[in-house]
Amino acid sequence: MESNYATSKICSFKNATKCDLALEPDITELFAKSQDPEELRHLWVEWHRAAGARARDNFTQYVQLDNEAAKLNDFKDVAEWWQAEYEVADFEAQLARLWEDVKPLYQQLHAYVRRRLRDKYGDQVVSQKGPIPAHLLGNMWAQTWNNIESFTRPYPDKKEVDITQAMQEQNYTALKMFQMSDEFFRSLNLTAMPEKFWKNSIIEKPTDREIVCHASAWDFYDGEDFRIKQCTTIDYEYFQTTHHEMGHIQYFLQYRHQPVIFRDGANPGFHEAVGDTIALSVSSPKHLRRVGLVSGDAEDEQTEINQLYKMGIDKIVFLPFAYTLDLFRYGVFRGETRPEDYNCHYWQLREALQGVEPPVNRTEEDFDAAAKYHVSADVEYARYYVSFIIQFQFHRALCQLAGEYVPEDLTKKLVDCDIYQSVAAGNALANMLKMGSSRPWPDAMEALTGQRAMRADGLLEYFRPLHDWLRAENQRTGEHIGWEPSKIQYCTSE
Ligand SMILES: O=C(CCC(O)(O)[C@H](Cc1ccccc1)NC(=O)c1ccccc1)N[C@@H](Cc1c[nH]c2ccccc12)C(=O)O
Ligand SMILES: [Zn+2]
Repeated sequence: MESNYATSKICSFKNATKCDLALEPDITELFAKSQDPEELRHLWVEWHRAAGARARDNFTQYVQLDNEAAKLNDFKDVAEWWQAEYEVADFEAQLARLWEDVKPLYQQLHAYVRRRLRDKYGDQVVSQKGPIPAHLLGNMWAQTWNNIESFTRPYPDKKEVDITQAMQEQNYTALKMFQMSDEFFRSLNLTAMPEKFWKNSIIEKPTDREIVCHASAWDFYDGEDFRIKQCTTIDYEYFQTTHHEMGHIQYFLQYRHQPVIFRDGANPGFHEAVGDTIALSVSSPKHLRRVGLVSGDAEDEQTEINQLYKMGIDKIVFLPFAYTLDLFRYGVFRGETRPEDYNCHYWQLREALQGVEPPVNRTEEDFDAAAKYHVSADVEYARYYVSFIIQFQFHRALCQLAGEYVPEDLTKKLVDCDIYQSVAAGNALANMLKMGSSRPWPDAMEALTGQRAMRADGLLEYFRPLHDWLRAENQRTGEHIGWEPSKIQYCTSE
């Protein structure tokens, strides 16, 4: 399945004889740039056929085999095996509670984006009250909506902050992105990338062979060999991904003195949150100005709403996507979802939680879940849902330590925080990372944030001004909040 995903190719919409388009970089770039619903639909359908439908039989077999492995490890099924990593009895209940906390904010953002897409594509393509067609959101899985920011942001007349364009104009290279990330970590008094890292990593897509392009970070458990493999392209998304992967490497470096058994994240979400927490500082206007990716100051209310919107279509919209992916797979591993219901249940969850619908009717010939890397590669996904919650708890604690955030002080707001060069913040982060998985994760969380539980309060505090703005704006335009059932057919049986 992983090899099928990594080598799948589809034909171009504009040139039916050009059939060598790979997901990275070709389809990803087309999907990010195209504003032609027909081309986007073509790319969506062809990719879901090649990487999704084609994996259905292997996936069905993998479920049986992986559940057998789970039982041999004294678990009921793979769902229980995956959840054991979080060491709390009510993990799924906690995920559900976190979703209830964030859902109102998501529904406001969803309603606003649906209106802006309807303004652009018309109400024959985007309905007033229904789910949003998934192929119009700038990302193959609609997991982050950054690529539609340019024509949906709240205040379009405010100066456009196009990081991708600035990076390309300044001739950024993959190596420069890695060196900048390494320098950020060193500015916090964290550990520099060792010499083997620079020698052994693969940071650009090779031209002589096919590799798994999906980014990954590797610990060779010898205390000196650590590597990243990614097919970097010069754009904002890979700027984020580079910090994400470097966060994994920094965690490896910080716990390399632990016994091997403890050289892991406090829980899988912690490992995913390190790089993204740093990236929250890097993507702040203050830091982007510091490194020359954004010019001018323009610190006014409208610019701040645009900035929070840009962060929100990355971080808020990701949560229902991540939640759906593993709610679906928990049901599959438990046998609640049979193979003949795979695609129907997948889309029922995506419509119910994310308020999106497929661009065309689906049948059980399709298997759209496997069109996402982690499903084809047997990688658990709840870790990212946890990460997108706790990274705001980490960010708030680090910002306070850096003197960058003072509650109730309007000159020290969370959205403006950049912990760059704060040794106090870096030392606190290092002390948590050094524990690895040697302590229960509530102890690690408490060491850095004073809290012992996952809570949405950090995220909700960060986005509060955006939430207020969205409620007022949706009220002003009389937007329907939430979505009515989809008219697309994707459950052939019932
Ligand atoms: O999948 C990734 C990055 C890949 C990974 O670094 O998480 C990688 C996935 C993987 C796991 C197992 C085998 C092969 C790939 N995880 C690691 O490399 C990793 C390293 C150490 C410990 C655990 C995982 N990001 C997610 C979503 C995401 C979270 N933060 C982001 C920031 C920018 C862009 C995307 C994301 C995605 O693309 O859907
Ligand atoms: Zn990761």
